[in-house]
Amino acid sequence: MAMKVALLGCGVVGAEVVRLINEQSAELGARVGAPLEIGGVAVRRVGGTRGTGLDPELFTTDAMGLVTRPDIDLVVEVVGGIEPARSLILAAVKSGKSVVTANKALLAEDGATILTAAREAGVDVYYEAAVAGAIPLLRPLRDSLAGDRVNRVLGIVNGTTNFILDRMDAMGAGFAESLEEAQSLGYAEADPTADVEGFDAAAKAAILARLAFHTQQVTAADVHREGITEVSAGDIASARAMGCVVKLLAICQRSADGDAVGVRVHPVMLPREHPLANVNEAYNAVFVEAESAGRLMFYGAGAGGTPTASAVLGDVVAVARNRLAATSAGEGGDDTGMPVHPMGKTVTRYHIALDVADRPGVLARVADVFAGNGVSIKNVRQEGHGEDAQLVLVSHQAPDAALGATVEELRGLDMVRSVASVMRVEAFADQA
Ligand SMILES: NC(=O)c1ccc[n+]([C@@H]2O[C@H](COP(=O)([O-])OP(=O)(O)OC[C@H]3O[C@@H](n4cnc5c(N)ncnc54)[C@H](O)[C@@H]3O)[C@@H](O)[C@H]2O)c1
Ligand SMILES: N[C@@H](CCO)C(=O)O
Ligand code: NA
Repeated sequence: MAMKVALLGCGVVGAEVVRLINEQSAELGARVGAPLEIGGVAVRRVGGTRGTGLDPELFTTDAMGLVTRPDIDLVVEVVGGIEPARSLILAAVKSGKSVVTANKALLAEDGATILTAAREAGVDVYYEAAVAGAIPLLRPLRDSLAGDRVNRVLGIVNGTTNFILDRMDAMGAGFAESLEEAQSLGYAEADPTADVEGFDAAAKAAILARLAFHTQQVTAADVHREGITEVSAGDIASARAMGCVVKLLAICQRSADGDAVGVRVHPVMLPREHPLANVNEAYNAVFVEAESAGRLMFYGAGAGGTPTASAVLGDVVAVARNRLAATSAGEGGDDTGMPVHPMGKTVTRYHIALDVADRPGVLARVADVFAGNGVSIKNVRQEGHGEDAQLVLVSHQAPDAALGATVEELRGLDMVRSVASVMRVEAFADQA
């Protein structure tokens, strides 16, 4: 008996899913153990076959009718957004179908509801394509690392922002022109705010935190988020002077007492010897630090129709196999309830460049402000002199709230003409 797949959405990713199923149908059938067949495609408007070569009769605007049709075994959701995707996935699950989705926004906002419904119905919801596109990452975190204790996940999970920062660093390009280039190459969202303000990366960070730390308590709204719109050529130059590169990272980190997870997205200065510093253009990479496995890195294409469809099809084969074996992953049943650690208490490290008046006592006064906030200075250097002097300080690790308060107090000093650059610095976990 064939496994019948219902496809919801036939856009960039959906059209590639159809093409790959058509092209590889014999191999996919052999891998699943039963032929894989497209039973229907839900679209917004019928008419034509969108170049898929499918029978026009397979297209319908009745997505709800399609997902609940008795002959459908698996549903692939590549519509995106919260509604109607959520209602369609829940209806599919409640009628006993397994689901594959690429929908990071939905999984980040309401993953717990969806996974609970899937467990109750004894079906699967797989979503490898939702984070870092083609890169096998979520199932390795969920399955291969199930025997380990993850301490930290650092990821470049948005291709558009990585492309922009890389262009600014490598070619001295400006922000606006780099964004335009990313848009013309098709990496950016239609409204690039989701990329450059970090919303896309924050959704992915929430999903990563849930899987890596076995907690259903993290949603996109819990993620501390700063985008890259404030990153200046001065920041990039400051990073370069320190042997660093600026990257937008999604960071999920176990708190010092081990009882909570901090989840954040913001630009960081990263030493050029860190493997993530060499992830250029629109590539994605996720660096995992686990107790027994040590350091792992997952690298590849994070976006694009064909790479994303590869991840979708991998999930289709996996859920189809489970279905034939009358089993399911039961994901999310391991909820430890681990809460999100507030950003202010998260331990970070700052790089601060101050335009100052070059006269006796300035450094002492600046050092006083650090000391008064309980922040220790790792190193300090002066660039230029006279009216053009700049003090560049790097702190030791401290609670983020104390570092933020230090910057605010420095801003108020009359010998500080301006705060030229403030950015958090990340390194390997054991390099405080
Ligand atoms: N494109 C990528 O590189 C990429 C990478 C990773 C994940 N994703 C995710 O994959 C999903 C799809 O992305 P995409 O790039 O293919 O988007 P897209 O906009 O190209 O395709 C979505 C399609 O769904 C259709 N649609 C909208 N509402 C519908 C409805 N109610 N019923 C049926 N069809 C409907 C739209 O007309 C459109 O053709 C999103 O969740 C996205 O976040 C995309
Ligand atoms: N706009 C996203 C697409 C993939 O999720 C990016 O730039 O990574
Ligand atoms: Na992936």
